[in-house]
Amino acid sequence: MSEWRPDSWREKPILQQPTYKDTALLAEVEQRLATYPPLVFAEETRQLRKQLSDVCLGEGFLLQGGDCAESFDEFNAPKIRDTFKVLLQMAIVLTFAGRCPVTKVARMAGQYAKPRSADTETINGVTLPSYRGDIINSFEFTPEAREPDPNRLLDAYHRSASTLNLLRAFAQGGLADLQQVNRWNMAFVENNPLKERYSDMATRIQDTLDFMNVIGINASNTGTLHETSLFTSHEALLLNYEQSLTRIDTLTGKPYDCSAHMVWIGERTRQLDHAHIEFFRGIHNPIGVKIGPSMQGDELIKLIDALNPDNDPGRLTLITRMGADNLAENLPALLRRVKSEGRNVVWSSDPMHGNTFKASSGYKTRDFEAILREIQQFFAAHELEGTHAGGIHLEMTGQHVTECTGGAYKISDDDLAQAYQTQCDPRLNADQVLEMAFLVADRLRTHR
Ligand SMILES: O=C[C@H](O)[C@H](O)COP(=O)(O)O
Ligand SMILES: C=C(OP(=O)(O)O)C(=O)O
Repeated sequence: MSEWRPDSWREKPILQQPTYKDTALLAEVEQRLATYPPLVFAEETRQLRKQLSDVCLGEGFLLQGGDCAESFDEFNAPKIRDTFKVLLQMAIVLTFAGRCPVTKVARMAGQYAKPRSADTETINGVTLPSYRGDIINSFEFTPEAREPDPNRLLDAYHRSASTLNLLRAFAQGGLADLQQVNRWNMAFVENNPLKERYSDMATRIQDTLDFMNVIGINASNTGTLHETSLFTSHEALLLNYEQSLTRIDTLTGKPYDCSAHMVWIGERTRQLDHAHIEFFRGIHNPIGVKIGPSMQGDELIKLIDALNPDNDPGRLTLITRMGADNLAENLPALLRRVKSEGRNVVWSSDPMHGNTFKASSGYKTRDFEAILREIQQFFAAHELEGTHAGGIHLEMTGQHVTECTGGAYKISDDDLAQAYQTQCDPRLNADQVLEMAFLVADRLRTHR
């Protein structure tokens, strides 16, 4: 195999990249980024890798979630806070039910680049380049807005840095207090139309926290009740950005992509001989790769070996996104093959990307029931094959949007227009995602 360098990916074919008009400016921006401070510290990514290694061995669960695409316009503290809160609310429920630690990884602080099915979009007879995420171009439908702009790489870096700063403050500064988090869950349950279904678990968590408090275990003397750890992640689609943020770790002398703790390769860019695999094989972060319904056993083993040649547990997470109607047919054979060949991977379920459709109202949406069905089938397949259903990966927000149909509030096709705010794919809203956590928790309890 040829020697890896941070820029060796440039010698390989690459898909889903923008075409910049001003290549001199692009080169200047890349050079500038390469001099900026890293966004994360390599040691933190090793802590995540250790936690994922526990997940791989069946001793933990990965909760990964956040925006489909973060937005420059919607860049504000309440939005960051609300997604953070909901992730914590989900984590406490999953931890309690699964009786195992939950590793929280946000799709935040860098989730700015989007692969698209089509290069162009046509509205009222006008055809323009597709929107590819705010790190590349702007959502607005004008020729100027849709032109890829290298300066956006710098904007994305600065916004990621501010987001990460606030997340760290929330995680360490008291917002993650477990009593507080469960009080939010009690309020969610109290107001939910399916209150009867969810209140038992929230009450039992509250009783446990109250009992611990009575015997003297509380936030004032136990750090873990007061603070949390939250890692960041995004799809590392723009390899020039990722290369510019790759640093040699002073402690180990190894290269790390310091744009996030974890990065993943999307379903559209995971070709074995292409640039993304080349870049990812050399960085030492924990990494993910999306696995769609067309994946076959031989190809999967080659992919695993290219990305995790040392077979380290915790290095590689396979994020399956098969679609609720395909999973039962496709996943079990892959689980069997990977298990029989002794490859160590974390299996996580993305129940969003295989279940997208266009509603009669014209909106791109996903139905709560299909999302839940894919997760249920994911657990069932793992139970059948004796492997560990290691996590879930959700496109979600802490806001009260109406982008996915269904759930306890029965969002219908006609309701989608009320608060359809996503710039790309439909996300579960705050109520839907908490409901999902309670339902997954039931499954996790029986899985354990
Ligand atoms: O989030 C994933 C992809 O970027 C998204 O599903 C692509 O959407 P499109 O099919 O509308 O291009
Ligand atoms: C693009 C994404 O997913 P996929 O690669 O699975 O389509 C995503 O998770 O944002």
